[in-house]
Amino acid sequence: MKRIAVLTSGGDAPGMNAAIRAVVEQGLHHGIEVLGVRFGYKGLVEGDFIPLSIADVHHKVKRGGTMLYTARYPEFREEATQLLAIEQLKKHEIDGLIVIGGDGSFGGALALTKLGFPAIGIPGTIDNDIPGTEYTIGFDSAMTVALEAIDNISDTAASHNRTFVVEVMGRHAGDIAIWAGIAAGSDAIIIPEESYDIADVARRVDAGRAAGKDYSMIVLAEGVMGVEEFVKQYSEVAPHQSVRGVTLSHIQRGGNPTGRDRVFATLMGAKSVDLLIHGQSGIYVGIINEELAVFDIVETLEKTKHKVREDLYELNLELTERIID
Ligand SMILES: Nc1ncnc2c1ncn2[C@@H]1O[C@H](COP(=O)(O)OP(=O)(O)O)[C@@H](O)[C@H]1O
Ligand SMILES: O=P(O)(O)OC[C@H]1O[C@](O)(COP(=O)(O)O)[C@@H](O)[C@@H]1O
Ligand SMILES: [Mg+2]
Repeated sequence: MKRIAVLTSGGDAPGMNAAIRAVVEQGLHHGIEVLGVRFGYKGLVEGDFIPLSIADVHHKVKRGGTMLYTARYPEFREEATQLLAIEQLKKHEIDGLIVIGGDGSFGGALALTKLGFPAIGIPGTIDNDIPGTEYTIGFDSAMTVALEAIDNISDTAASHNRTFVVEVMGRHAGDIAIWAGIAAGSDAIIIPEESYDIADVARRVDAGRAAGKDYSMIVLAEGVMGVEEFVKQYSEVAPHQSVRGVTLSHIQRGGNPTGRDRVFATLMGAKSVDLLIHGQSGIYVGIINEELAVFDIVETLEKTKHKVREDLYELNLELTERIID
């Protein structure tokens, strides 16, 4: 193996740069040249490749975003486009490709694998929605930003004795909502994976107030509905509450990655190079019980679904139910 390439695709996630740095340093350590593909699969198809040196990557480890840029490029779902990408990879004499991205990007890695090109995935998405792995790069940073924002909002919420509904990201996944919600001591967490009764949410909030709370916090995952619509529906069942809605939006994707995101990104970046060197591909790396784990792309993506931490969700219900008793 002489030359490999790395790309980032889909939504950027804090910690992607730490993974890129580990890929480059581990590659160079083993005498392998590493090319960066700019703008994800779009750059792959267009041949937008740059050589990466230690000088390029070493100081990026602490930065959010992705130094390779990223793209959403729906055309990559088509086989004809995927074949163009393989042509580019062959033209540049690249022996293996590392894809850092989310569930969609892994669909691209799966397609390349099925077409016979060696690809390895590294989970990089704030949504934490990749099957198999318990952890994706960027989730911890985004969850921490969301939590800090909710904490800030709670200061003004308490001053006015208000109810706030805070909408957090997670396209189809409730992970950010559950983690930030439970960490903030929220009254209710509304996620796409679990059904809810809006009148029951209002009842819990009222019971919390009756028990002495001076503000109320509802954390809403974007996959359920937008915050404006939720506040509209909620205000109909709780007209006596003073309610405000906030959408945190892309602020959650920015900022320096947490230490946890950088450490796991570094572990997974180095491991993906080791796997390519050992002739392995069609797989992705991940984390289970704080340890590195490896998954078969085809098997895992086609047969497994991402699961949210139901235990945390249930625990929050239990904690807020106790107030009512
Ligand atoms: N089923 C698929 N087959 C091939 N490529 C895909 C597939 N789904 C997504 N992609 C590629 O991955 C990119 C990123 O996917 P997206 O879902 O937007 O973000 P993420 O990878 O972060 O979940 C898409 O724009 C497209 O280029
Ligand atoms: O930045 P965009 O294109 O508006 O996309 C927003 C979406 O991207 C995310 O921030 C990250 O999702 P992906 O990792 O799947 O790209 C989602 O939480 C959100 O729904
Ligand atoms: Mg995704």
